[in-house]
Amino acid sequence: MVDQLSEAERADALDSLPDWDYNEGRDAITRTVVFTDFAEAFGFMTQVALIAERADHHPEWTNVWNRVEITLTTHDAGGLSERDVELAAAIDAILDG
Ligand SMILES: C[C@H](O)[C@H](O)[C@H]1CNC2=NC(N)=NC(=O)C2=N1
Repeated sequence: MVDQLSEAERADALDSLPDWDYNEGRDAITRTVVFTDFAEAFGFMTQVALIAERADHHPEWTNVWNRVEITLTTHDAGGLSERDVELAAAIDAILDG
């Protein structure tokens, strides 16, 4: 069982994830990425999907053509957990790659 981050832990996590916005209502983090076209967007989603499946931790996301809107929160913890921070860092690594 994974625990929800404390306020202090959350603050540290958000400092390490400058490209992500905090959604207080959901206790979640969000990021929107715009790609050149759908193929690039879907290729990114495929990479994330494989990482998410291996981690058994999955994003909530929408894709419209070249735009992907991602929300990370941990349903089992009722809010943001270390798993979300780890997945966000993995997503950032793909985008910075
Ligand atoms: C049964 C399965 O391991 C759980 O439902 C996993 C799957 N992926 C998950 N993803 C997210 N974001 N939160 C969860 O609590 C979660 N739980």
